[in-house]
Amino acid sequence: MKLSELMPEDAFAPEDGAVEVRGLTLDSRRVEPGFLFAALPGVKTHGRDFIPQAVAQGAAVILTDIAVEGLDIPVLVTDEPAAVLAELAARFYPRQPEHVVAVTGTNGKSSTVEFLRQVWSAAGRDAACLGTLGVTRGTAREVTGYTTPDAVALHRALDALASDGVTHLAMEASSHGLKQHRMDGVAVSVGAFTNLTQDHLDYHPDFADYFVSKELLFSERVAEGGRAVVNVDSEWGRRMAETARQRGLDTVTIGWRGEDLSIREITPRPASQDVSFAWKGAEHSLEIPLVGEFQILNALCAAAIALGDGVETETVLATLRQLEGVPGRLEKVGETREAAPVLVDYAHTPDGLDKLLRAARPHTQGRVIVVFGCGGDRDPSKRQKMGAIAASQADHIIVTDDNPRSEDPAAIRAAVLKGCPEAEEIADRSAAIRRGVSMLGEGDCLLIAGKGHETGQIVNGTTLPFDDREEARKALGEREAAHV
Ligand SMILES: CC(=O)N[C@H]1[C@@H](OP(=O)(O)OP(=O)(O)OC[C@H]2O[C@@H](n3ccc(=O)[nH]c3=O)[C@H](O)[C@@H]2O)O[C@H](CO)[C@@H](O)[C@@H]1O[C@H](C)C(=O)N[C@@H](C)C(=O)N[C@H](CCC(=O)O)C(=O)O
Ligand SMILES: Nc1ncnc2c1ncn2[C@@H]1O[C@H](COP(=O)(O)OP(=O)(O)OP(=O)(O)O)[C@@H](O)[C@H]1O
Ligand SMILES: N[C@H](CCC[C@H](N)C(=O)O)C(=O)O
Repeated sequence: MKLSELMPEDAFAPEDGAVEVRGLTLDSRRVEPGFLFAALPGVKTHGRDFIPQAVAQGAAVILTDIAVEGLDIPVLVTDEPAAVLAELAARFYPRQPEHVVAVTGTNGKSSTVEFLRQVWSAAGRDAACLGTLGVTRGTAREVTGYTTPDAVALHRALDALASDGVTHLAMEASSHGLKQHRMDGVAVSVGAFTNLTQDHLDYHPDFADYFVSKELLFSERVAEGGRAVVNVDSEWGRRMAETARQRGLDTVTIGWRGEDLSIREITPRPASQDVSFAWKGAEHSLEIPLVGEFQILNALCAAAIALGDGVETETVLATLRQLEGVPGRLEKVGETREAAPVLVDYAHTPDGLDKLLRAARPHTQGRVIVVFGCGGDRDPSKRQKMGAIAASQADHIIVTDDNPRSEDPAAIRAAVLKGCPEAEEIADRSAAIRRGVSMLGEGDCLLIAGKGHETGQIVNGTTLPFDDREEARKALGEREAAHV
């Protein structure tokens, strides 16, 4: 594409309009001949430090926020280069699924988009979802490594999906993604909100900034005339709904306190839950084959979005009755010969861990045993809180490592243990899981929290292969072999 096709005429010198742009990137390491390199300010450094590398690799245009002298290629300077990059990406990759739903909130985004994909697919829509688990269409999954990919990767993915016939996309909107303009230029027809509790205070200076970043979905990203589906059980949700109403969005409220979708009752059964709710005044009762109240909240959020899209009530209810779980979210990986279950979950926030431990209790006659740790280079103020939550909800705790990244793993565990001084400490996650499995008695339940679907342990910049589900199955196998 020529520069003149990508940008308004006054954004570049007239003689530069004919420059051919062959690709876009914000990472100098990915520059190829003819690419536009967006040198963006970052948390650790500024992309302008890498302009020489980008030029050496053949960059044709630079987009940044401060004038750069001495280059013989066009340099476009703007106060908001990340936002401009996203607009360029939307022009470079012009196709998007016609109906894009974006889900935000601290917890429940991946589950909600996956459930929505299942409902749409059952209704015959060509549907996909995009988020922490990657891009999922049917049974195919492509990993992106982000909850909300960078603007170029995101617009490229949307274009590829639309070109491939996908009409309905449910995507996750992270606070990082919203604040960093990764989603600018996406025509979002529905925004949804699950909940807001503590997370990411390593990146956001305070909780208010975290809230305002999520609020951008409703204040800016959902298109004019679009819809908002908001869980209003928390004060934060009620504020989101207010923002959406002020924008003039068609605002649907859901949850225990929801006006449009009101939950009446959720009753746990051994491997499912009985759920009653009202949608626009009509009462419905059904059994959903998932455990954990939070999974029902996510499933009903997906249901409210689909019902608002015009999917038949019967199709929505029929899908909920056969809903498939999400990888690494309360995923049962096996059980002992005494039928004590082992479940892997992605709880990595205080609220997530609290909800997880509460979810296990009604299904457990004996002890709830939990193995977990906290991530390095992530909100350190979560650690002690998660320890304290485990201490108050679990019967036995094993504190271990979870992606220490650049931090000292022992210091992370020590911070967690401040909240649960009685816990066992086993640094090696594999050994911690084996210990948890070895302890299981009749009626007990083992929860392995924090890594869910992840397939690696990140230590000092290296990702070592590691999968909680495989480790748990191995440990269960060893336990059974020892019984023979
Ligand atoms: C905190 C955060 O959002 N970090 C993202 C951010 O990095 P940064 O601000 O630290 O960038 P930087 O290292 O200072 O570099 C500044 C600029 O120079 C560029 N650069 C850097 C080095 C180089 O050699 N060449 C180069 O061009 C970078 O691409 C960047 O544009 O911009 C980078 C480029 O897009 C991202 O890769 C990086 O994601 C890091 C790896 C990350 O871990 N992000 C996580 C926290 C994240 O984004 N998570 C959210 C939310 C998850 C959730 O809700 O649970 C997600 O949406 O995935
Ligand atoms: N509605 C909810 N309320 C509270 N906790 C939840 C809820 N839904 C999920 N969780 C917890 O959060 C974990 C992650 O769930 P999920 O992946 O759906 O959320 P997410 O917002 O996509 O998080 P991430 O972007 O980090 O993957 C679950 O394994 C569970 O422990
Ligand atoms: N998307 C979250 C996931 C955290 C999962 C946990 N395993 C960790 O590494 O802290 C993050 O990057 O903060």
